[in-house]
Amino acid sequence: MVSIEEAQRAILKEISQLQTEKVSVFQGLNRVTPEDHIAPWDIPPADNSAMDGFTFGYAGLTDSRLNVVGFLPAGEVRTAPLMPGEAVKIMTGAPLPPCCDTVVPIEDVEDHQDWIRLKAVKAGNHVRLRGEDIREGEVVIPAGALLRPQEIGMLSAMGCTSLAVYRRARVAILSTGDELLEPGSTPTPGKLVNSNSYSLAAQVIDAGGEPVLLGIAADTLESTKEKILAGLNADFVVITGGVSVGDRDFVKAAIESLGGEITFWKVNMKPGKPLAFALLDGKPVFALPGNPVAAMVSFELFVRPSLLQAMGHKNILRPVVKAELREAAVNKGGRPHLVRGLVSREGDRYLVSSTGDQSSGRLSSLILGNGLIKLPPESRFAAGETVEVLLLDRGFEMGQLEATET
Ligand SMILES: Nc1nc2c(c(=O)[nH]1)N[C@H]1C(S)=C(S)[C@@H](COP(=O)(O)OP(=O)(O)OC[C@H]3O[C@@H](n4cnc5c(N)ncnc54)[C@H](O)[C@@H]3O)O[C@H]1N2
Ligand code: MOO
Repeated sequence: MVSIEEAQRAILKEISQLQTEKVSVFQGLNRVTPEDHIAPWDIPPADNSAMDGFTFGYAGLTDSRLNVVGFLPAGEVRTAPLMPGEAVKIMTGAPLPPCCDTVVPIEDVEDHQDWIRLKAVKAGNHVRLRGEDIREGEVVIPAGALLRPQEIGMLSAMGCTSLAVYRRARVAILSTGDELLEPGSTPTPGKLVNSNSYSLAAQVIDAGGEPVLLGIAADTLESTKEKILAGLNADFVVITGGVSVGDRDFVKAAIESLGGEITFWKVNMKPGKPLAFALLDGKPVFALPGNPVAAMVSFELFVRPSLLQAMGHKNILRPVVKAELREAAVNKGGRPHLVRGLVSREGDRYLVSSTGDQSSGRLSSLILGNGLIKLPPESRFAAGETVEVLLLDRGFEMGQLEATET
């Protein structure tokens, strides 16, 4: 049985980057670019006013009175130079006329329409210099960068309308089991509704991939093989259920009889132990356990980092923080236990409590939580002791506007 880290290493070693595709700048959001993006021009392109006010050459000031000889809104240019004693009314963003180097905001002058008196002035003030944001020729967004809204804005400012990004990973998802019905049906005795296909598809979308739902394979070798074959059009295959030691667990046999090579089976963890990873036709195949929590937790640990790596991301693992236990915790078992926990923050301390019953069939234990507490084998912690927690989302660190007293 391999450890979580050994399994992660063995899998990630096999995951190569997908090809790239050209998309509009907008569709690049949350994706990774394989290219350096170099500024084609200075930004801003010229010295310009940072305020609505009046501009002039500071060196030509002899007294606080200046004649206003023009008006310059943003979008227009004045090429005629100013003489000493002259000013131009200028709006924010307009380029400074020749011989001007200083702006005084409207609030700091007495305005007599065709002349002004300066109430306060400082040489060079309120001017944004050419190239102070970005210099022509500079690598502004390096290859491998994740494109956030600010990168989208900068690329647009650099005149870019389309760019190369790594392709989204297409992930075929297969549920297995004669007991499964698709959502929309009411369970009859012995049956239950397939939820794993949808939680896993949502995890794929959340990671930036594209799920391809293959439906449900019946508990036969033939049906399982047929469905897996259909999934090989995708970049990854994720199967759930049928990977344990039951008489009707056909997933491993199906992969092998299709010529796949199982790299490992079983990871030393709870939940998620009976997980297998294989390569079939060069495609990574993840056989995740069927229990709904085990399926989602093993996706988090093994599939999500793989998809991110394939899509060009450098940072592929969720953050791990140290948190104080709100109550005592114990792992009597011999495997590391990833306990679903609810993390909160008080000042600079993280606090965590278990979400209760940890049965891996209990999807509500994930709904109640936002992290996985890592309890080593045969360990015991008192309330207040520190444990490591893998954060599944950081929504708990966001805030609300405090209510006002009425
Ligand atoms: N003798 C042993 N039995 C089991 C072991 C073991 O080591 N020895 N491991 C247990 C563990 S841990 C897990 S996890 C499960 C995994 O088994 P499978 O991957 O073969 O999963 P199934 O038996 O097909 O299903 C388990 C459970 O999950 C429900 N399920 C399955 N698919 C779905 C789905 N798409 N949506 C919702 N629920 C699903 C299924 O009905 C079962 O209740 O094996 C243990 N047994
Ligand atoms: O994967 Mo099983 O659900 O470890 O409990």
